[in-house]
Amino acid sequence: MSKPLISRRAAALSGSAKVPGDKSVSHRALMFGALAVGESRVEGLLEGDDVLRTAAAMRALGAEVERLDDGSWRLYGRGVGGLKEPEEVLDLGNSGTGARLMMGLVATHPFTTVFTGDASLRSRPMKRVSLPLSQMGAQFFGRDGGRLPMTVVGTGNPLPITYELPVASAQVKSAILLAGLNTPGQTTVIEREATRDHTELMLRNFGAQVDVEHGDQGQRIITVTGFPELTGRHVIVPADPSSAAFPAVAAIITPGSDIVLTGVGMNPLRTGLYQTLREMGADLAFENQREDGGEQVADLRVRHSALMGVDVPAERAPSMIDEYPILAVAAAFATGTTRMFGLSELRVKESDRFAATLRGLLACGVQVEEDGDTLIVHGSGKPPMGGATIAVNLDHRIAMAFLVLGMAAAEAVAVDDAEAIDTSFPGFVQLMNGLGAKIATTDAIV
Ligand SMILES: O=C(O)C1=C[C@@H](OP(=O)(O)O)[C@@H](O)[C@H](O)C1
Ligand SMILES: C=C(OP(=O)(O)O)C(=O)O
Repeated sequence: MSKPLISRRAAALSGSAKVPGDKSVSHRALMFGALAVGESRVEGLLEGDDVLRTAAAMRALGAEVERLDDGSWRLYGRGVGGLKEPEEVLDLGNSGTGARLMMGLVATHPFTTVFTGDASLRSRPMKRVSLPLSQMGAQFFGRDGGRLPMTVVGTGNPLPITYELPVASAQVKSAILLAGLNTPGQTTVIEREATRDHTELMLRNFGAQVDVEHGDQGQRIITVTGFPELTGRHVIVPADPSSAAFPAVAAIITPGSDIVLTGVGMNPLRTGLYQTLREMGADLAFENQREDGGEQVADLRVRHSALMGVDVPAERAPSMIDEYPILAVAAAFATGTTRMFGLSELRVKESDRFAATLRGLLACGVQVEEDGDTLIVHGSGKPPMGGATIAVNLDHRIAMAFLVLGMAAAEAVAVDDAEAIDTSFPGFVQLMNGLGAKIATTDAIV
């Protein structure tokens, strides 16, 4: 059963809200807790479908994982190298992060794991992880040259590798580093462009040796030393900056708005969208900046603002890779042209986000162009027409981006199936409506 939603023009947004916990940090907290000796506690875990599937998978791999009455999560891990063969197929749902990081985890355990996922995940490329992990000794048997369902036969005699990432991907980096935990010696990943470093930060916090050096061309050279003793930790998950992006842009484009989003993670490798919005002229303030559980956080005050088109350089893409659909929506309300360079990775997300963003904006009356991996949005300075129904194709970020567009477009915007929003942002509709949005269920096709 699909779940269509419609977003009608809203009046000024106001109030304060906390978006759910960071998805990247939540996956890692569960995985590292499952590898650590002793008890880990996780506060603020994202209870979205992607992360709940990681929790179930950690149980299937032998860890004790439990939600306590106060909403925190408690884990008792198995120790590095101590995971057990799962008796059932691991179904990671819609989650690329879950699937790819877990392939790294099991690659250096001497047992067999079968992975699957929903239609979106089954279409996504896995060779980017199976290739380096095969070099470490694991075997991969996937459909159609490397897609799920996929069987991973882990190795009991792993070899450490040094691997230069061919694409900027924190998932690939993390998969290799996690495989390196149960591998003798030193496993090294070299990245030309820095990607989110939650794995490095949190692994260190759990007791692993993770060294980061910089190469002469600015590369990051990350080395993990095998067989660390990881011990249980208390993790506080910050609010997800990728989720905060939706109410933030909603406030920027909706006249008269003034909202605060509390406790948002401000890891500098995640904040490219906010830098870009500021360059466009958005009134954004980072208030009450502090450190919470090892990650930087701030309260984000966002007011309605007139935006100007800008160029967004390719180098910035890793720090805002999930935010391009919502940035493109902001650009549709700007005056002038916004050019977003280096978006090839958008084509292999939950859906082809490059195509979905382009098609959706065109359907809403926005002038938009494609030039190779560059997406070009021409803003007229006036609200776009809207008045379209957007096909979500199991992509939460496409659903949320176009519902935000509907809040300030001339006519309402609908999405054909909003179910996928629960993968990363459970409670999205309630939170947005609490700030003043008018998002409702509908049968109507706009
Ligand atoms: O490591 C992570 O937690 C993530 C990395 C990114 O994917 P890539 O590694 O494919 O760029 C991002 O798109 C995803 O939402 C989460
Ligand atoms: C790309 C995303 O997630 P994943 O790769 O984990 O499915 C996302 O959340 O936008």
